[in-house]
Amino acid sequence: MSQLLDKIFLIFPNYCLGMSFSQFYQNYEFLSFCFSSPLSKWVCNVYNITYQTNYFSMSEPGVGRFLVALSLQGVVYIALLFVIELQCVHTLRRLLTSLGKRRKQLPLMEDAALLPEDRDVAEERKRVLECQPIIESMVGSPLVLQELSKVYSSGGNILAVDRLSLAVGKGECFGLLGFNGAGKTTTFKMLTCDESVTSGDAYIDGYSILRDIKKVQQRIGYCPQFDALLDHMTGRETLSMYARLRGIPEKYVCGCVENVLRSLLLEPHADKLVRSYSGGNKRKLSAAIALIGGPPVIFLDEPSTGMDPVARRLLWDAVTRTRESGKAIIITSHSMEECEALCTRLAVMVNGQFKCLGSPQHLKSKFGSGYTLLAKVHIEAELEDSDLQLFKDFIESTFPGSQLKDEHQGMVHYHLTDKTLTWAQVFGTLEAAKEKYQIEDYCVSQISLEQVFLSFAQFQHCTERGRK
Ligand SMILES: Nc1ncnc2c1ncn2[C@@H]1O[C@H](COP(=O)(O)OP(=O)(O)OP(=O)(O)O)[C@@H](O)[C@H]1O
Repeated sequence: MSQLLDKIFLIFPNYCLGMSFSQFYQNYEFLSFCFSSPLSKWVCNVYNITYQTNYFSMSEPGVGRFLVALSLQGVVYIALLFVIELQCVHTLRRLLTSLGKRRKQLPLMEDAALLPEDRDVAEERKRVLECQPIIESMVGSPLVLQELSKVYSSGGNILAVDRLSLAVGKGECFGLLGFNGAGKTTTFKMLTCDESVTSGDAYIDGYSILRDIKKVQQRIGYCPQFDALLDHMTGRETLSMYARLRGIPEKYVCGCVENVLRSLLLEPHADKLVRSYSGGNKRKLSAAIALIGGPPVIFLDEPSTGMDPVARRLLWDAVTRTRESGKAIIITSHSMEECEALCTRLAVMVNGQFKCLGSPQHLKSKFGSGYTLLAKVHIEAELEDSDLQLFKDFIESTFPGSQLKDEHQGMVHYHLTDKTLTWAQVFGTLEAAKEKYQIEDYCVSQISLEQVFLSFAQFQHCTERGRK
């Protein structure tokens, strides 16, 4: 048994090293003893004590076989290190699994392809499919997605991202809006090479996320949805480390870190351990990591979640400055206010597909025609219903097609759908009716981005089953 284990353990470097020292010393002691006197030589013969005059002999207690094993291990383990570092196994596994899965996944994507597509989304797709990503990156679009798709196979096939095509230019902040589970984080994970791609490709600064993973990772800043920070480092140490990883020359690291700390109001916490940070401060640090060193493409996954209003505005300023310096930024957020403040273009994602795409103003004009009217009518306690009913009849007859969205304690919320109405007509009518219907206060505004977003809610529920 011990002889068998001795052979098996030869694959462990620490065993070989330990045994080499032990056997070498043992052999030295036996040699010294057996050659010390005729009596000791006789004892060695009687008790069959084996020793080797050549310390490096392959037989026991020579250390030759351990040295040979150690040399072989050196070659094998270095080869293994290269295989791991170059992600050969990952690539091989991806190739094998994609071959196996493709047959199952294609029908799922073909079914989804039957749905009609928004004109702006179709135009973007056409533009992207006709372009050469490498040339496109030189002329000003550091991020190009070409028919990027992801199907999760665990727990049944789920089409999480469905053939996204998009080009994001330098100095552009692109917003990915979507309901929970729409596929935003999966898109980010594929673009940062954290998740495998089922089909399609994406290019960052002209490098493919499938073939040039290392080059892609050198060119991106990523603020993940859940903070991935090292608890035992301070904020300043963390930022210095990322600054060095991004290749900032040593003499500029300190200044660069100070700037980011100051811009996000993290200075008072800079020398505290990350594990003692509050949730909001951890978020600030994650966003700071993504922004430091100004990589050409920056991904921010719900960066302002948990931040107080002051911190949120500081983050917006930092993101805007970074965008204006010519970087491409992709952001996801559930705050419409944030999207309006930051995004030059945005898309609403439903079940892995873009349902609309364009600037915030374009989307509001396209999907939110008409006006929002909020009015507060003074009502007497006993005449509550009749007072309000008179006002509602007036609105519905004056602005045909108006839709009552909400009604509460004399407060009414209408969507005036008539596209031909002008601001002057709406204000004129309400001013004239103010006294007659005892309107205490009213507000007329353009349709908000939130209302545009909500108008896609029906698609999310209709097609949820179709994803599986
Ligand atoms: N590892 C996984 N295995 C299987 N399915 C997954 C996995 N990760 C995500 N999904 C599924 O993929 C779909 C998209 O998920 P994703 O996390 O990308 O959505 P999201 O838009 O980022 O949502 P949220 O706004 O809640 O962050 C969901 O249906 C989700 O259940």
